Amino acid sequence: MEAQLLRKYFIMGSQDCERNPVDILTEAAQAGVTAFQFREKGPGSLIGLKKVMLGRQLRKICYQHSIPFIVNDDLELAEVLDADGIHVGQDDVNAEEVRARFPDKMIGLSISTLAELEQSPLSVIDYLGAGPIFPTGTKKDAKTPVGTKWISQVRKQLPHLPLVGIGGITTISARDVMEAGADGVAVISAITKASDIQKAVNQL
Ligand SMILES: Cc1ncc(COP(=O)(O)OP(=O)(O)O)c(N)n1
Ligand SMILES: Cc1nc(C(=O)O)sc1CCOP(=O)(O)O
Ligand SMILES: [Mg+2]
Repeated sequence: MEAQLLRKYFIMGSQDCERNPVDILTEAAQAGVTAFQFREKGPGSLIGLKKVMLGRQLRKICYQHSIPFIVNDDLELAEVLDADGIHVGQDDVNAEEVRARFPDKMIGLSISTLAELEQSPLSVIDYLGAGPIFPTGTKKDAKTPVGTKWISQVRKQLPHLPLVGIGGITTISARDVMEAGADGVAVISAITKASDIQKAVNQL
């Protein structure tokens, strides 16, 4: 995959939104986010048919704007929505199983420690999500923040694997994450909570 696609990676589910998620993604897409992850998860999130129906609407927006549509965790949903990719963490389905099921989809994997990095099947994945870089209020079970140093460490070990930082990244701190060697920043609240989404995406 092209690392440039990770540059402004927007993640969202309805639980993150104080207004219609369709409007939020439309504004973010128009403003220039480069990838989108549908992460319908945590308190207040939709399940079943409602989750699928929202996913269909969001998938369509990504299609219309030529933005890769990535599904978090849920392989069935990725199939149903014809997603471009899937993001899995250390406690999710093993990336090798994901690759066996989806030979052509983009696969992202979360890593927070050197041990995780060493044990990960890097040959089957397309990019790494490294974090949480900073404290985040969005994911209640987030690990201890690892700082931008983690980005520099991973980049040193893997100069060519596409790498995105995640966790507590703001329009101000995004620069530090990029300067540490990331190809992009993955954000939820920096966009969903922005009063002006176009401005926030431009600043990122
Ligand atoms: C780009 C990106 N990086 C990391 C994560 C976190 O994945 P995970 O650790 O599986 O946690 P959940 O998001 O599933 O709660 C991500 N989703 N995206
Ligand atoms: C979904 C997610 N994963 C994380 C990780 O560290 O793996 S942090 C996180 C939440 C990111 O939201 P915000 O940009 O609002 O901090
Ligand atoms: Mg996960």
